[in-house]
Amino acid sequence: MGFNRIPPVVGRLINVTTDIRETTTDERLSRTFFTSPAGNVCFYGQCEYYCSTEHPVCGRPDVLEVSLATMLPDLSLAPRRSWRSPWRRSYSRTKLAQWEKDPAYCDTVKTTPPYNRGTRLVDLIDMAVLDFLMSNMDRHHYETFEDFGNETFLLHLDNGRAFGRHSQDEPSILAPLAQCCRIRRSTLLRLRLLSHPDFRLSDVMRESLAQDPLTAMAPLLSEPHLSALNRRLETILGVVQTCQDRNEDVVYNDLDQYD
Ligand SMILES: Nc1ncnc2c1ncn2[C@@H]1O[C@H](COP(=O)(O)OP(=O)(O)OP(=O)(O)O)[C@@H](O)[C@H]1O
Ligand SMILES: [Mn+2]
Repeated sequence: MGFNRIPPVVGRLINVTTDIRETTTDERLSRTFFTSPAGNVCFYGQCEYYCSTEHPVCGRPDVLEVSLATMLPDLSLAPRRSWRSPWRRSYSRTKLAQWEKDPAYCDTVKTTPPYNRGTRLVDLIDMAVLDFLMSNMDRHHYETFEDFGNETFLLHLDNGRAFGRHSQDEPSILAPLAQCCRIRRSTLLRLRLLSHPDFRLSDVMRESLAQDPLTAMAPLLSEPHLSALNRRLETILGVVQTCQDRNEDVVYNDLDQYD
C-alpha cells in the first residue's frame, strides 16, 4: 500500500528456553517462567492485564510458533508517544462509543488538535483503510516518534487481531473515512490502481508474500483472505464514491508538489 508504517514481521519457530529464558537480561521476565503440569515450559511476562499464571504462553515442550517483529530503537534513543484513536471502540457490551452515536463526530475531531491541522486526520483515515482491509477492529492506539512532533507518520504496532474471518467484513472500521469523507489523493490513486485487473491487490499481495520462506508450509494469507482484500478494496472505493456524490473537497491533494 506504500504506507510503510508497520515494523516488518516474520513467522518463526523458537525455543522459549534457549531463545528467551537463557538469553534475556530482563530479570522480571525470567522470574515468570514455570513448568506446566503437562511438562511444558511457560511464561507470562509483565503487563497490566492477563500477565498471570492463568494466561501463560507455553512451548511444546519448549518450541513455540511466533511472529517476530523488527525491534524498534530503544525508547531512551527514540522516545515514542502513544495516541488514543478518536474512533476507539468502547470495548463494552452495553456502552456505545461517541463516534457510534454522533453522525457529526468527525466535525469535532477535525477541530481538535492534532487533527485540526497538517496531515494527522488523513493519516488516521489511511490507518482506517488499512485496518478495514485487514479487518482489524482492535486499533485502540497508534504511536509516533516524539522527535518528529506533529509533522510525523503514524506507527502501527499490535496488528495481532488482523486477518481473522475472511468471509466477513466490518464496515464500522471505515467510520473515519465514512464520517469525515476525506482521503489522501495518493491513497485513492493507489487503491484505484490496485483494483485494476492488471494490478489486483490479491495478486500483488500473493506475489509479495511468495518471498516469505514459509510460504509453501505456512502461508501468511490463505486464498480466501486474498480474495477478501479485493472485496474490501471495492467497498472502500464505494464509500469514497458515496462521499464524492454528496460532498466537495473529499480528496486531500498531497500530490501538488509533483505537478
Ligand atoms: N517492533 C517493536 N519494537 C519495539 N517495541 C515494540 C514493538 N512492537 C511492540 N512493542 C512494544 O510492546 C508493547 C506491546 O505490544 P503489542 O501491543 O503488540 O502487544 P499486545 O500483547 O497486543 O499488548 P496489548 O494487550 O497492550 O495491546 C507495545 O506497546 C510497544 O511498546
Ligand atoms: Mn493488543
